[in-house]
Amino acid sequence: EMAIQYKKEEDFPGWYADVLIKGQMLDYYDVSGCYILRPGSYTVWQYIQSWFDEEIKKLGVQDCYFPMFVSKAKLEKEKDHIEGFAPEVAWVTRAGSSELEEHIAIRPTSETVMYPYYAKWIQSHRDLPLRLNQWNSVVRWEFKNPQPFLRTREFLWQEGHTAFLTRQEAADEVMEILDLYAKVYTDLLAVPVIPGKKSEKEKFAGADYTTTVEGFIPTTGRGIQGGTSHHLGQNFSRMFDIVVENPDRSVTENDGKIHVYQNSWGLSTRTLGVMVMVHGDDQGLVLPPRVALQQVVIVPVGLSKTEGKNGEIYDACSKLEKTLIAGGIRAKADLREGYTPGWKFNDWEMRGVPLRLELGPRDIAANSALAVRRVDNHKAPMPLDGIAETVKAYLEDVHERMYEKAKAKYDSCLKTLNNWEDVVPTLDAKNVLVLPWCEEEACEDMIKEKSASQANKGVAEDAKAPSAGAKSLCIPFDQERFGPFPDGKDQKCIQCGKPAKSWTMFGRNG
Ligand SMILES: O=C(C[C@H]1NCCC[C@H]1O)Cn1cnc2c(c1=O)CCCC2
Ligand SMILES: [Mg+2]
Repeated sequence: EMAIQYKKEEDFPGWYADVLIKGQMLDYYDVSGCYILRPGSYTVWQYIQSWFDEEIKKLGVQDCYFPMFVSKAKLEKEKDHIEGFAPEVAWVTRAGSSELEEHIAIRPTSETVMYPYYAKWIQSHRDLPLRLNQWNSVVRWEFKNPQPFLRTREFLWQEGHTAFLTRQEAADEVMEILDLYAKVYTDLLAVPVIPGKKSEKEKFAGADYTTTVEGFIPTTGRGIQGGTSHHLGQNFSRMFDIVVENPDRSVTENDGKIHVYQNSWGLSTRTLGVMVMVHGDDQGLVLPPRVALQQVVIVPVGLSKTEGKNGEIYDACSKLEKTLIAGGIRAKADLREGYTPGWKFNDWEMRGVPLRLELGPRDIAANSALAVRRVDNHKAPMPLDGIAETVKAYLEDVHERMYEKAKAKYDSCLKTLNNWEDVVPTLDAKNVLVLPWCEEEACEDMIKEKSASQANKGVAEDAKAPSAGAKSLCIPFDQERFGPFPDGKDQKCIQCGKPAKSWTMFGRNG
């Protein structure tokens, strides 16, 4: 079948899988939870990688590579950090026909791999800051049903691990990195995100605090964690004994030693899933121009049936392709024989190419091409004179339109509430809640529990939605956007009635 067989709003999982396969983003693999990244998706990851890597290098971060294997002893170094996750760790137990004496874990993340070497390499405060990043893949043997890009047993990511002399330097870097994550989404993927802080309950257990960029999937009304930047305080430096002499020799506390202050930060191929889910439509992928493998496809039209009569049109298409490529545009003329223009339109629409230029005898005579915009199917003639510059500006406009469209949708689904009656209906209407919250975990738990039970009110036992409860997504840094608490006075926590500490986003989680 050539067309997308599912409607996005009717069968989202079916639509998502169909769009990824027919958009040639990935293919299935016989090991459950693993997928093949085809050029259409892998090149998006490469654009993210090259942009982000250039930015962190400006900050002084250096790339490196540690082994993917972790000894049992090393992995289990800090019980509490790992025990919650132990079921997800994959192990190598045999090589060929011989059983391994010591079972070896495959990294699920690299703290326990890297930090013993931080302890070894950091001797003096002059060795600080140490700021290393890895581009690699990690393995987490999750048992919840896999989802391409969003929950896979192996995924590509970058993991940054930095160490500083002072907490302030670390705190500053946490936010610098989070800002880069936000830009990956807004500037490369045209996806709006909200930066904020995770609650104590939702943060990474090994961190002092976790910051996040929260995305939103309108079709499900669910939030999605886009990337996290953690301040680890001295939690890991105490565990791994990463200490330096206090440069201030007069300080005797902690016998003049300082455990370094650390951060870790990660962004994964989950970015690709969010991009597809936010922008895709019932014709298939809609790719943001800045990361699209093909930005423009040129399709010859008005061809004569008899072979050999179309040389002039094909030549014009090839010439246009060369002109655009010379102008720095990723363009391709689709001169494949034996496929109708309509077939080609559909194929490139499924693959999400941002701009199609149709070129036929009438266009050539008018020295123009018909420009068809993928995001909204807008059509208009585009003069061939100066076309490379025209297309460049046009693609920038496409990016802005895609971002603004997604941002308007996200904003329209952020509902500021301060009375309980509206909570479940608003969640059921596929929105994210912005609630006044006292920041006590007990209330966070009650909000999740009550919103789950009421969402299942009157629902048959076997049909109850297990995850219908609203969990806290983040405490947005920008509190002002949600306005002063509604009645001007101190707003009450929606759950306990005590004074609220912040507006907090609560939602069902993707
Ligand atoms: O990975 C992190 C923390 C940190 N790791 C480095 C990148 C940033 C940040 O994600 C949290 N975490 C999540 N998931 C797992 C682990 C884990 O530590 C360890 C065991 C397997 C599953
Ligand atoms: Mg996990």
